[in-house]
Formats: sequence, structure tokens, C-alpha cells
Amino acid sequence: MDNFEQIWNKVKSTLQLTFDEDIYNQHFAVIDNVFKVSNNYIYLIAPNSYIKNKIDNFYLNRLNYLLNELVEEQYLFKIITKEQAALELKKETKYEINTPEEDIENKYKTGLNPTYTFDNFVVGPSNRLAYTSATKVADQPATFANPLYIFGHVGLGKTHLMQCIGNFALDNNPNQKVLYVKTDQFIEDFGNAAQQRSFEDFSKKYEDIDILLVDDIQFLSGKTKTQLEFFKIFEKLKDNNKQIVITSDRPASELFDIMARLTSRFEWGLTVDINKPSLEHRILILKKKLNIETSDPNLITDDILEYIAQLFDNNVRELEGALKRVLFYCTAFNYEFNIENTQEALKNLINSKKASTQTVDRTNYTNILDIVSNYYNINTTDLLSKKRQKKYVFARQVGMYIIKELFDPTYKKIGQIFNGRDHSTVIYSIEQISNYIQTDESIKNDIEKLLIKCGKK
Ligand SMILES: Nc1ncnc2c1ncn2[C@@H]1O[C@H](COP(=O)(O)OP(=O)(O)OP(=O)(O)O)[C@@H](O)[C@H]1O
Repeated sequence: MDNFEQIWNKVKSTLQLTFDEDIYNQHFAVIDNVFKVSNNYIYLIAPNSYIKNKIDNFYLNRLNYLLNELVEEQYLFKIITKEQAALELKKETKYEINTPEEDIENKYKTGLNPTYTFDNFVVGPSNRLAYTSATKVADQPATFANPLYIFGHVGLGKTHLMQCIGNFALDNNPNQKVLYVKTDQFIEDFGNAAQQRSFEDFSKKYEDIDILLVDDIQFLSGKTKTQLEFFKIFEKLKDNNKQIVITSDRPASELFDIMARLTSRFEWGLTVDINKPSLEHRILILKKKLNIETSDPNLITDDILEYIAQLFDNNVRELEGALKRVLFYCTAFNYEFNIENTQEALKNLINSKKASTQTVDRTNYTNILDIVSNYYNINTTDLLSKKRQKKYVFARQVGMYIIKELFDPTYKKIGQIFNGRDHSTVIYSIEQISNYIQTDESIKNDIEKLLIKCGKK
């Protein structure tokens, strides 16, 4: 809690710098402490419902924007009145007190983030099919497409769209049981259940469900037992006519080390992809985000939005991050929103982008790349390419592992050697190989041989 108090105090300090004294004193100075933190909401008590409504209507986005800058996890501020706080306390639940609004409480049990809605998802040519399919699934679960499989590169809106399905379906029918879960969480839950030899809670959580939303299914790779369990759950839900939605960074046919009976089932329903948005689409996304963050769509002019959209063309998360940075920089220091200040705010991001796209010196590693390619009977161009067939993906992961073992460069550097893969892909690849080494004797021997060929003393 102390931590949240500090965060609130920091937000308050920024508000004090940005707002007129009168506004600050009337709305924010009067809020002292954090009342409680529950279900990713940080509760603040307004002295009366007039102030509560005023903050809700005019300032809440700004507050949440500042909060976002300070904490990595998704938290939101929630303003309640003293009366509501008193009611909460009366419930006498020691550690977790229900929110006043039942529907919000319900949503948080589902793992859903209520800010992901169809309304704030900007539709364009790169995501129209995925969007339309998602709206249909949300409107009529288990009727239109089951499973719905959404794939695309990092940060292009898969999670957002998947969560829209859950939020919309729940709004339509609050009695439905919806569960959003990241694959990592599923793996962890299964591991815990297996360790405790008690599957009751696990089965209840995943089988007693109307809509199951599973994010980033590619992380099931190599986890045979967990895949088998997921297969059982999948079959059960399908048999009971329950909706399943899955996201992944690649088509089901290119999933690596996931059993064929699962990947083939992923293709039973409808598969849709999300691609990179065009410049016009990116500008529209920025406008929407601006509207959400500030309630003032004209705060930043179109030429500045276009400037940002030109710079960040790969990933909507980066694009959004850039906008937030500009907003924070200019509002926190009371600077004008112009190109110079935008450039200044984005200086570090631009520099790190430049660094990652500069041509890479592979000379030190060429030998290793050749040895690994030869060993797996592929050519080096394919090893460095984006081809997703298993033999290339596996050899690439081995290449990354060996370079890390022998030279220990940064993950970012390894990503650059392999044609600009991001550092999380590199980490994931190296972890995969480390896992194989522990579980598969023949892979372990291969890697040992390769390490020696590549110069391990
Ligand atoms: N079309 C869009 N309209 C509005 N916001 C979008 C859109 N596409 C992506 N975003 C925003 O971009 C950010 C990243 O999106 P999201 O987390 O859904 O990406 P993802 O594809 O699931 O990425 P990852 O593969 O890393 O999980 C989110 O804040 C999301 O709201």
C-alpha cells in the first residue's frame, strides 16, 4: 500500500504543476490517501459526489495516463465518495472488498481489462476481417466461428481484440462465464495443480466456462503434458458448445513443437490475421488514443500526429508509447505541442530505433552461422530469414543459443544478427533450447557437438 501512496503522491505533484491552483485545490488536494487497492483499481475517496463526478467526467483519463507512466502493470484509479467507502468497510471483508458495481467485480474475476472495447479499437484494412469476426463471435458465442484463431506480429492488437470479445459478451449477458488467460498463466496453473495433485480448482476454472480466451498460445511449445491438458479442455468446451478464442504470433500450421492434434483443431473454426496498419490507419489510431488520454482530440495537431505515425510503423504498442511520451513530456513541463518538443520527447526512442535498424556486423559470428546451417542441412540465408517452417525455426533457436553461450552478447545484439528479431524472441528461443537440453538427450548431444565445432574449449 505504501507504494501506492507514493504513486498517488507523485501523480498529485504532477497535477499540481499542470493545473491552475484553484482547480488543483478543489479537486485533487482534497484527496488524501489511497483507500484500498483491489482488482487493479486504486481507490481514492472524493469528499462528495460533486467532486467525484467532476473528476470522473473531466480528469480521470489524465489521472490514469499519469498513473500509466509510473506503473508497468495496468492499474486504474477509481474515485468513490466517503459514503461508498463506508459501505465498503461495513462489508468487513478483511483482505478483499468487493467493488460497489457488481459488473466491474464480475469482469475482474474474468481477467478482462474493461478498457479494451470495440469502441476504442480502430478498424482499417489490416484488421478489418479480424475485427468483424470478433464482433460476430462476441455477439453470438459458439455460433459463428469456434475456435476463433487470431494471429499476427507483436503489438498489433490481438489481445485488445480478444478482450473486446469478452467485454462485449459480458455486457450482452452478464451471467456468462468468461475467462481471459495468458498461456503462461495456464501453464502455471496446470503446474501448480499437478504439483499439488489436485485438479479440482483447475478444472473448475477452465472447464466451467462459457467463453475461454487464451492469449499467446505459441508459448505452449514444447510443453507436452500441458498441451495434453489443454487438448482435453478444448475438446470438452467444444463438445459443450462453448466458445474458444485463441491468439498467437503465427498461423497454427507454423506453431513449433505443439502436437498436431491441437494445431489441427485450432484450424477447425476461423483463422484471421492482423497485419501492420498503414500510415493513415496509424494516424487514426493516434487520434483515438489522444481522445482517450486527454478528452481533447485537438490537443496535438495532425502534422505532429503524422510525424509520430511516420516514425513508428511496426507496432501499435510502440506507436501508443510514443504518443504517451509526447503527452507526458509536454504536459508535465507545460511545453507547447510542436515538432521540436515532440522530437525532444522521442529522442531516446528514435535513437534506439535507429540503432536496431543499423546494418549489423555479423563477421564475428559468420562461422557459427555456417556451422549451424550445415549441421541442420539448411543454408545460412534461411537460417537468418523469417521462414517459419520447423526446421528453420529450430536451427535459428540453436544458433541464438550457441552465440549466447560462446560470446554472451546482449539479447538485442543477437536479435540484430538474426535480422532484427526483438529481444523477447531471442530470450524465448534460448529458453526453448535450454529446456530441450534438460529434457531431450539427443538434442543435448547435438548442442554439445555444435558447441565444440564452434570453438568451445
Ligand atoms: N486497431 C487498434 N486500435 C486501437 N488500439 C490498438 C489497435 N491495435 C493495437 N492497439 C493498441 O496497441 C497496444 C498493443 O496491443 P495488444 O496488446 O492487443 O497487441 P498484441 O498483438 O496482443 O501484442 P503481443 O503479441 O505482444 O501480445 C494496446 O494498447 C492496444 O490497445
